[in-house]
Amino acid sequence: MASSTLFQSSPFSLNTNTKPYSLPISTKPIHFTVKSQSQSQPQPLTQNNTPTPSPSPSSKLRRPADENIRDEARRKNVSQHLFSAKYVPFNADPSSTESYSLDEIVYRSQSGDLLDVQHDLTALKKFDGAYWRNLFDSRVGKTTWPYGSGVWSKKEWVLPEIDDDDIVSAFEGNSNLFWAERFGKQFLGMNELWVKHCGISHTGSFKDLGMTVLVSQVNRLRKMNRPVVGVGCASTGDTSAALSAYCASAGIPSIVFLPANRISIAQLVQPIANGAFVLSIDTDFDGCMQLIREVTAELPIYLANSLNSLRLEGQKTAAIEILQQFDWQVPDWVIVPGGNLGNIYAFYKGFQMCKELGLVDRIPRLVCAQAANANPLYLYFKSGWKEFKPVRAQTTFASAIQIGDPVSIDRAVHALRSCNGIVEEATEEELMDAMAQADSTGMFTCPHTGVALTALFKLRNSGVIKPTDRTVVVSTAHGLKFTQSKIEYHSKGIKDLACQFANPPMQVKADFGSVMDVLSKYLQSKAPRYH
Ligand SMILES: Cc1ncc(COP(=O)(O)O)c(C=O)c1O
Ligand SMILES: N[C@@H](CCOP(=O)(O)O)C(=O)O
Repeated sequence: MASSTLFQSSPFSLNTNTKPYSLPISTKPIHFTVKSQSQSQPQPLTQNNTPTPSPSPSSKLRRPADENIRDEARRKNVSQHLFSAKYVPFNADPSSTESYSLDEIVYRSQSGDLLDVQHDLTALKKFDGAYWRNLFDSRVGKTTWPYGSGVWSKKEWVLPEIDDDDIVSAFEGNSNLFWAERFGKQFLGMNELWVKHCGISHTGSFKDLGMTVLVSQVNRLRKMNRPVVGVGCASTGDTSAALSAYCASAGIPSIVFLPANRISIAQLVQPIANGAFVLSIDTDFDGCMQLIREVTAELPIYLANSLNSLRLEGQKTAAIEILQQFDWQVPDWVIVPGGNLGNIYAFYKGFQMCKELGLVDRIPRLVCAQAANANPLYLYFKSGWKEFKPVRAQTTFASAIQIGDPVSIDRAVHALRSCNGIVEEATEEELMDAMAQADSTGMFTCPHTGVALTALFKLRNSGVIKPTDRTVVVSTAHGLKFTQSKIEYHSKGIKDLACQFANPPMQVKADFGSVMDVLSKYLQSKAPRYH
């Protein structure tokens, strides 16, 4: 990308030109079996089966001074398993009996397919929709361990059997569902446009939601003396930031494979600061992903990418949270930017569970938005789901979704087909303009959110999304992680882009007259016109 003349770009870069690894490849998944431990968990059932949330919001009595929130959770825990979950092959034939305990280290089914975490829905259905709504609502905004987290406030639906003590959480989730009033009205003629700010979070992206689950499970496995020395991922910048933060918090080594010179400086510095072992590899994300899969098949490094279905259990809570924030009313559309394609499935799964368990009576239509420079799902959708071909992803300002061979392609297709979903794409100009327009109405969005907003523009223009449709755009990362792209845009320093919404700073001489001149011109241009 062109560098700016108005702003100094940082000279910080990390390109160690590391030689690619060439370890022998094992295609067999590693399976370890452990006996299931008796874990404690809150007991939500009351004698008369009334929906009294448990644990009840703490009484007015303060905790003893020498007790912290973990100790308190331990004291209040009732040791009884009501709910459980296991790995099963994704979309398996109903006759399949293949399944694995979540305490096994397994990422693929026997036939090499993706896995899914399957909950015991029969047990969950013993409680009605009102019960779950009340339970989840009762936990929002508290500091009770671990329910103060937006993810763990849905613990029974996430990792029901984990001991509260093993949970590694930064009280992630509960992110703002922002009413984009001015953006919606001014640019789209919409009254009900909402932005789910998943990027306003601990490490600045939605990845925290899945990572708290994965690292908690690793914490549990390590306490069981399982052979997990470290946790590793390939990343376009956000997964690595989340992984390294949660691992650092639990004292677990993290290893991250980054495509050299393809992620933002702000993202790069996150794992460095959190003490991860950072490999900058001279390949793209898909190359890093291939390498981490090979490495984790050989070494005692647990795989943290969303190929590992545990991650999606945390990510799906963003969907539940959206319903909760609308007081359990269902929006018409939810638009999600897609790269490795775990998240679009996670959203579908969260909505679908709410429907199946009676919290709502329908699910929204999902839109997955891709950068035109990295659009394998879009091409597949356009072919009428006939033929999937990975692509070589080209450079895009939406660098976190520069992915050509998404691991969760099958999950994404299942999700989109099941909800009559749509796939859209955004060119570089479209996504940067949309990001700038959103910012001009008071947001500070990332380029990936620009991709999702472009999809919204296109679907509004074609009339697919109606002006009255309640629509949620998922903002996946914090804009502060992508300031360089904004600097280039507002400097009009991008080749082949008009940057029509650029707002560069004006250079003014340090004298009163010059300042007054530019200010009076500016005020005239902004004065309300009276007819
Ligand atoms: C900021 C951001 N947005 C969107 C995505 C896409 O999510 P997914 O890979 O689950 O499709 C990613 C990661 O890929 C991301 O980091
Ligand atoms: N955008 C991601 C890409 C990897 O996705 P994952 O969900 O499979 O970990 C990143 O930030 O690394």
